[in-house]
Amino acid sequence: MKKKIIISGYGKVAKEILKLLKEYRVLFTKKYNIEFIVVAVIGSKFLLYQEEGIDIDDLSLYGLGSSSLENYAKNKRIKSKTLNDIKGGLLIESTPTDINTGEPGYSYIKWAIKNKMDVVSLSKGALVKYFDEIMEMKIESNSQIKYSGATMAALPSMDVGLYSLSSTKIDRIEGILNGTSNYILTEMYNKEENFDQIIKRSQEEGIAEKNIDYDIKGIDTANKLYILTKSLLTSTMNYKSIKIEGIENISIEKIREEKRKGNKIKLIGIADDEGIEVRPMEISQSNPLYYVDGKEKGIVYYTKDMGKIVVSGGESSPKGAASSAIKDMINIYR
Ligand SMILES: NC(=O)C1=CN([C@@H]2O[C@H](COP(=O)(O)OP(=O)(O)OC[C@H]3O[C@@H](n4cnc5c(N)ncnc54)[C@H](OP(=O)(O)O)[C@@H]3O)[C@@H](O)[C@H]2O)C=CC1
Ligand SMILES: N[C@@H](CC=O)C(=O)O
Repeated sequence: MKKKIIISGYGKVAKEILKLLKEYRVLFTKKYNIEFIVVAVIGSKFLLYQEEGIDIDDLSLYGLGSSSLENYAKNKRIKSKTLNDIKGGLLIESTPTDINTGEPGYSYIKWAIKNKMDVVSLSKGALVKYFDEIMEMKIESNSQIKYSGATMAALPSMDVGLYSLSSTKIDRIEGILNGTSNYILTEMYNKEENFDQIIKRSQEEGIAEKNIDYDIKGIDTANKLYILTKSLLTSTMNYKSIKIEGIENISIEKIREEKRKGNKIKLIGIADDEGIEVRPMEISQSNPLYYVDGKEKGIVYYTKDMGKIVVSGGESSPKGAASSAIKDMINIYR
């Protein structure tokens, strides 16, 4: 089965998606009988469209963003197209996250669903701002939408909650949901390194959000937990009621003091039917999240009938995020 893929946002994650699709092309055909053909990549200033499929090797010679799409197209004498030229397929939404407007992800997702396409979203803005509307739209259109990349990516949080815990009630979710802030806190704990130096490194490694405040001020944690809560819990809470505190005021002295007591400070998100809270917490060795370090993340589901389920690992990285998006694509069509 051939499946046309359209990607919005040609950045770090999108580039890894292309690489992985090429690397695993034969495996996916053999294992799932699915061949993904990337026919369009949409940038903010250029829309690259090739019905026969984009040459991934050639495109990888250029950098990231619209200018790379344009340079590739120039070389192949292709003109920029519009969304109206694209018919059918699956949209991978990987533009920057903006929770104030939900854009540009919201417009791309709406366009795809209206055109009866399926969607895999890595960006979180549209899901945070328009979750109910998007879910209604996809039912009307009979489209499928998956968003592992927006909910801890390489760490399987949605899949565990949605499939493995489908028969029980999830009473509470607790987790370390943001790799960048966990990396910062871990480096401060282990090396007593300066906050800004670690931030710089996480940006260079491509795991930080475009707006670093999202990582360090707890917003990315709140976003992921909100999307998980809307998907897995029965609460009807709204985003504005989330209490959010970040790690920007955590000092080396405070970390040292907790270390002496045998504790670690972690940025924890907690969700239950009462609401969501995000804040740095001192946790002891009896808490499974104590052992989640570096760029890794962890989630604990407290369920009514299956007890406590802990999932950890899946460190934040553009490649891990790319792989989680491809997993969603496979799980839609297998
Ligand atoms: N990096 C990571 O490890 C992870 C990221 N995510 C999420 O995935 C998304 C993408 O992340 P990442 O690849 O790191 O981000 P980048 O900033 O590297 O890439 C985003 C790209 O989107 C393009 N873009 C901006 N505005 C528009 C627009 N209006 N239309 C089309 N394209 C646009 C930009 O290029 P140009 O403007 O030149 O076209 C840019 O290159 C984010 O929402 C992030 O939250 C999720 C999990 C992990
Ligand atoms: N900035 C995020 C990346 C994915 O959502 C993180 O650090 O976990």
